Amino acid sequence: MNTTVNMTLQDLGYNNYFEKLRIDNNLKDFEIGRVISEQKERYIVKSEKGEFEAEITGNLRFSAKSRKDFPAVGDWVSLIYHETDFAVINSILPRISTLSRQAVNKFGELQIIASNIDYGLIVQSVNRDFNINRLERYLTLCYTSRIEPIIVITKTDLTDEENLNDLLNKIKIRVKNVPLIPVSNETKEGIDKLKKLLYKGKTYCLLGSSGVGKSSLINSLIGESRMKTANISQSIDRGKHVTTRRELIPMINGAILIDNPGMREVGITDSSLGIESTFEKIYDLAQSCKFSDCTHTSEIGCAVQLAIDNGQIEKSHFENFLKMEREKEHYESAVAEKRRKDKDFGKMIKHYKKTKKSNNF
Ligand SMILES: Nc1nc2c(ncn2[C@@H]2O[C@H](COP(=O)(O)OP(=O)(O)OP(=O)(O)O)[C@@H](O)[C@H]2O)c(=O)[nH]1
Ligand SMILES: [Zn+2]
Repeated sequence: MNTTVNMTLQDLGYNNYFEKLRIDNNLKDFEIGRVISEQKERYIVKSEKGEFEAEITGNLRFSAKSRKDFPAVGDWVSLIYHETDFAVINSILPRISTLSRQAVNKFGELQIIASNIDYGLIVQSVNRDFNINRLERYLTLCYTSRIEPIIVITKTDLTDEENLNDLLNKIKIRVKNVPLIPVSNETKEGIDKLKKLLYKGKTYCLLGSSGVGKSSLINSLIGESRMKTANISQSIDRGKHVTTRRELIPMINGAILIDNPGMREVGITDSSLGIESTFEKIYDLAQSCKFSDCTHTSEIGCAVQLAIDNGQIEKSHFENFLKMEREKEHYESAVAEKRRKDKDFGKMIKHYKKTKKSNNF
């Protein structure tokens, strides 16, 4: 057990909502902790008593139907303490949001990368990485995951004011109702504005391609808690040292950041749903199309095409919408196919058992 950093559950993001879940799920007699890192089914859980290495109960493992039934970083779990530095995870509280991706080599099956995230900082830099289509993909991923997006544009020191305003306007035309914060990790310009969006007890994650400045941004945002983070003593894995890094990082204002390797690899190919929120304008317009099954490509009386023609929406916005819709359909049919196969397999097993019985093997 680690006593160097004493945090309350609230410091870790716990609130009345989760407390109610705990009571509703008959977990009053258990300790509660939050998973702060995961590596091959070994977890580090933090509770008011410190940090614990943890494993899941056999029961939890046997009842798990897929990857998503295993704990993920960010999960609130009920615990039984076994030794001073070891605990067993008894159950997972229902998640308020999940960031998932396609499980490796298992098309149609999801793997949860992190859970219970409130805000997603979508990071793009002013230079090479800047790409509005990609930005819309990350937005879609956030909406799908029930994570509230905040757009952060980094490296503003590498451009001039005119270019920056140009770029910000491009975003504003296509993206509505999402905070948009330009920052520089070099000059620290804009960082204070971003800090104002860090709320106590809320959990954040960073989304963005490699090299856009996510690590630098973390350094800009952990402030004084940086020392504390670095000082967390290594936990001891029943005799051997584990050097698992903590993936739940305290930031300034009492906000919490989840930054795990899996998240950094979240391909933007994974966003499948949530398109409605990102492309709300198109959905709204589509209500006025002459045909209810309008594909907005060549039909007469298409309100979407009309809006493109008169400049009300950008053609590139619409094209991105079509592309993401196609991906969504592709993904959904893969999931349906997997379900059908699983069902067939189930039937086969059932049939086999039945024949076995009737034949008295
Ligand atoms: N000029 C300038 N350079 C920056 C800024 N932010 C980050 N950089 C530089 O950009 C490079 C990449 O930054 P990182 O913070 O490592 O990027 P990252 O997104 O964490 O990258 P991954 O770890 O690969 O995901 C580094 O050389 C940083 O020094 C900025 O605001 N201005
Ligand atoms: Zn139409």
